[in-house]
Parts: sequence; C-alpha cells; structure tokens
Amino acid sequence: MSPDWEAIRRRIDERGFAVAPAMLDAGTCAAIAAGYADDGLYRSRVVMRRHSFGEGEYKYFSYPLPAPVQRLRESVYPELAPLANLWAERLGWDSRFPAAHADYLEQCHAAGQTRPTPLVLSYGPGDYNRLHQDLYGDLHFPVQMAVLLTDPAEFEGGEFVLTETQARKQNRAEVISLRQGDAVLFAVNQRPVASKNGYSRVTMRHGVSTVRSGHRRTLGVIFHDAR
Ligand SMILES: O=C(O)CCC(=O)C(=O)O
Ligand SMILES: [Fe+2]
Repeated sequence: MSPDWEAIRRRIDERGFAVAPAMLDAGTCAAIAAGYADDGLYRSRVVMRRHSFGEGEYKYFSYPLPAPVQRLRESVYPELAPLANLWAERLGWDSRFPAAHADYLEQCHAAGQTRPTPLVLSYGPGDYNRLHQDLYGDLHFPVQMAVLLTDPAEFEGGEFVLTETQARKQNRAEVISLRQGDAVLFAVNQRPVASKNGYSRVTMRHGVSTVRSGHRRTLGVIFHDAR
C-alpha cells in the first residue's frame, strides 16, 4: 500500500510533521540496523558526547548508498518537492527544488555539498539526542525523514521529539510514536505559517528523549548533501 502523499503533504504543511506508516518492512529495517556493524558501508562515525550532541552514536553512509536507502531517498523526494516549493515561495527564497532528487543533488554538489547525509543512529540505555537541526551548508531541502528501525517493544523511552518556536509564543513540543518501519517526515529548519500579513516563520528542532532500557536504531534520510 502506498502512502497518501496528498494527505501527508497537507499534514506537514499544517503542523510541520507527519507520520508515513510502513515505509520499510521489518526485514529491511532489521538488515539496515544490523548493517550498523559494517564500517565499510559508512564514511564516518560520530560519538555524540564528543560534540555535546547527546549520548549515543551515529554513522553516515558512503556513496553508493545501500539499495533500500537509495530507493527510499529518491522515491520520497519527488513527493515532498511540491511542498518544498510552496514553502520556498512563502518564505521568500529565491531557489526552487527540481522534481527529481538526482537533479537536486547536482545543485548540492555544484555548491560544494558533496558528502552523503543519510545515517543510522544507535542508542542504548541512557542515550538521547539533543534538539537540533540537520543543516550542512548553504543549501538545504526543508523536509527530512527518520525511520524507526527497531521494534518499539525492544526499548523504553527513546521517543522522537519535535519542538516549534514562533515569535511571541512559548515553545510547543510533540512526541511522535512510531512503529518499526514507520517514517516521521518533519521540517528541517523553518516552515511558514499564515499570519496577518502573509506568512511568518516557525523554527523547528528535533531530538530523541532518553532511552530508559533496550536499544533503538533509526535511519535518518536528509535530502541535501553535506559540505
Ligand atoms: O534517532 C532519531 O529518531 C533522530 C534521528 C535524527 O536526528 C535524524 O535522523 O536526523
Ligand atoms: Fe537529526
């Protein structure tokens, strides 16, 4: 069953995030999670404590990406590009996003953002991910995706958290429940919200609450590449 992209785009536009159920099957989730041990698949490993990002670690894939990750990245991008273009217009950005991911990557690469950004994150008991934004250069695609690879029965805590900050308002937080293989799609940085005279900006951040027990792995799919 393919997701209802029209409804997903509307939901991301209204609230800054949406859940797309069952984007990867359990076997693919398990295979990607198990692949975390294979350093040959990755260009770098980040120990979060060293950068005050939290506790836990993650690894960025090298190119070529594993087939299911490549397929997911290139098949989801065109569903999000119309929304990205709507936001670009409302936020007064000059740039527009091409319909195909390969063409967008060419723009990133021409701007010196050549390193792949899809990653696998790995958390154990006590680990967490501080609220952040995945910006890696001048260019960014305004929506990204994270897929829960682990069956949530295998860990406690470790919830995906989103916050939004808006001028003259207190911050709002959302905790997003995911099943294995579900994706959360969310604003990377800013999104437009209708205001009295046009649109104003809401700034979003994401992170993960502390894992109380068990282990949790996630696949992060960011559509821009990194400098
Ligand atoms: O582990 C998570 O759910 C958060 C992942 C994340 O920060 C990302 O994919 O950019
Ligand atoms: Fe992130």
